[in-house]
Amino acid sequence: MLELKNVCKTFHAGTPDEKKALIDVSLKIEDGDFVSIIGANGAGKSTLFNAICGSFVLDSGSIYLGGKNVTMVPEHQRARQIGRLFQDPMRGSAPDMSIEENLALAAGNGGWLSRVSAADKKSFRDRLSLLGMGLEDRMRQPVGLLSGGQRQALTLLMATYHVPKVLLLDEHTAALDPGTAEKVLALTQSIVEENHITCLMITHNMQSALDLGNRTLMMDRGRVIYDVTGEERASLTISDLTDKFRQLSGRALDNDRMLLGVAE
Ligand SMILES: Nc1ncnc2c1ncn2[C@@H]1O[C@H](COP(=O)(O)OP(=O)(O)OP(=O)(O)O)[C@@H](O)[C@H]1O
Repeated sequence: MLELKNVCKTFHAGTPDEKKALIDVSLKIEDGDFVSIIGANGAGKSTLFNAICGSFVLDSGSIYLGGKNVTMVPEHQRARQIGRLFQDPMRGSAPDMSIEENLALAAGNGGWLSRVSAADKKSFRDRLSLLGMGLEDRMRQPVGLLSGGQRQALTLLMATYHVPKVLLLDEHTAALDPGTAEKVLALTQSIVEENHITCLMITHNMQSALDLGNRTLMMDRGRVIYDVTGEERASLTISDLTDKFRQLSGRALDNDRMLLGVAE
């Protein structure tokens, strides 16, 4: 479904600020894979997502989506096939538009309710009720009135309204309180599994990284240093992950939020 071949990206090349953000990254993500991604601060995790979305031109390497080489396809065209959620719940939906207008945007009706069929409206209501947040009874309210968790759940629904070729979750629960984060993660898991969505999720929560999905990648200094699936992954603990990091990178893990998560 998604393949990266020898992808390299250096920011500010040839200057004192030079930063090699992705170094020869090759990855093959199968259809229906749910991959969690962890790593040190500045490891290149968000840059990996930006590369997949086409936010910049690669220095070298290529990216295939659904078997098609999209390396030179501009970001706005790739966006139709890629769903993305960010840490900030305020991104991804339009605050001044109502819940149903936002869903009309996601459905491809340009946000125009006059273009939304009765069947689509019923589908909006049905999908909202699956979130278990009562949003199906607030469809005419502006999205700006929703809480962070409600807004992130709505954004998840919008990003998956038409099943994307790949769903990219960039620490999408990190700004939520622990209870809400758990709820949004559970929703994520059910939506991804029910729709058989190919998904990559960056998280600083090592337990979530192990609990969700079928594969975990660990990144450090622009490289994927550990890629684990199957029985080996099933038997891993958080402490195994921090040990692995030390062993493979030659230093201690420096992701403050990941370490805080361990201490909690
Ligand atoms: N547009 C950019 N211009 C210059 N440098 C950048 C740019 N984007 C990322 N970088 C640098 O590339 C490196 C990787 O950044 P990235 O945001 O991908 O890390 P990350 O793994 O997501 O980190 P974190 O967990 O801290 O969010 C960092 O050193 C960052 O400062």
